[in-house]
Amino acid sequence: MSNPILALRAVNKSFGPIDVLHDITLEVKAGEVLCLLGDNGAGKSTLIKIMSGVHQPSSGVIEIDGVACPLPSPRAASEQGIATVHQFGGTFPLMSIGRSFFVGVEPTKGWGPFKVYDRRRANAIAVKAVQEFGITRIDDGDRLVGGLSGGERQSLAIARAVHFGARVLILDEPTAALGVKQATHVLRIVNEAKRRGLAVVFITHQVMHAMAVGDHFAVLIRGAVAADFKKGEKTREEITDLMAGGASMASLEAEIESQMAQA
Ligand SMILES: Nc1ncnc2c1ncn2[C@@H]1O[C@H](COP(=O)(O)OP(=O)(O)OP(=O)(O)O)[C@@H](O)[C@H]1O
Repeated sequence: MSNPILALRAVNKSFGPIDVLHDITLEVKAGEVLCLLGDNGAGKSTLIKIMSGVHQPSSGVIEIDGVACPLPSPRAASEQGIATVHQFGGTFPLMSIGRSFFVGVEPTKGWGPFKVYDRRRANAIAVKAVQEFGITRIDDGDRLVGGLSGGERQSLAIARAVHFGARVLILDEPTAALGVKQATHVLRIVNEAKRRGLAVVFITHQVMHAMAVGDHFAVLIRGAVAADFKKGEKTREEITDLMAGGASMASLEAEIESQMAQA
């Protein structure tokens, strides 16, 4: 078995008197998708921010490749190959696909003061990277990012992270705002990233999406890991119940149905 690329050991986080995360221990390996499930306010965003260097744990250890490795800034996380993709892809609507792919690291041509942004090269590399992820509809790097669908934007952001050497991909609710077809595209890309050996942390509150790609699941309730299990160990109903904090959603549904029948 491979060792985890990224691990959290007994991580706690408080903001002043407010304890948000309690004793979180989690790990994610190369070629594995860890799904982090939790309802609103469970602490998912705070956990992502710790893994991406935005927040520091109040106590506990972050390990990379088995070695304690504090992440004092987002830059430090990025240098360790940790890339975070947010819900809307974090791309720039008024930029072209090529430009947004290379923002900050634009390829240039020419020499010294005569260096100019190499649009053609940027476009070709960006389009190739996205197409290799199976999004063949993107074939023109001059198109504006704002004209892409939500799923395509996510795909572009993921392809970009992988192109620039990410080893750990943190996906923050990548399918939350998408329709079924678009979400399927994004889930395919998550599978492709996994096939390429990335460690993926997939944050969601959509159980079906998690079950489609997850190898390993952690359910967060009020800042603590309430359950930690592997693919196939729990049914969809069990996971939904866990996320609802143990209240049986199935019996709640039955109750609502009978009330509606009486009305
Ligand atoms: N900077 C902060 N100061 C104080 N409390 C905070 C801070 N950030 C988050 N919290 C609290 O921590 C708890 C968890 O918040 P967090 O945003 O991590 O949850 P979440 O699971 O991402 O929720 P959602 O799905 O709604 O985004 C909430 O009760 C929130 O109010």
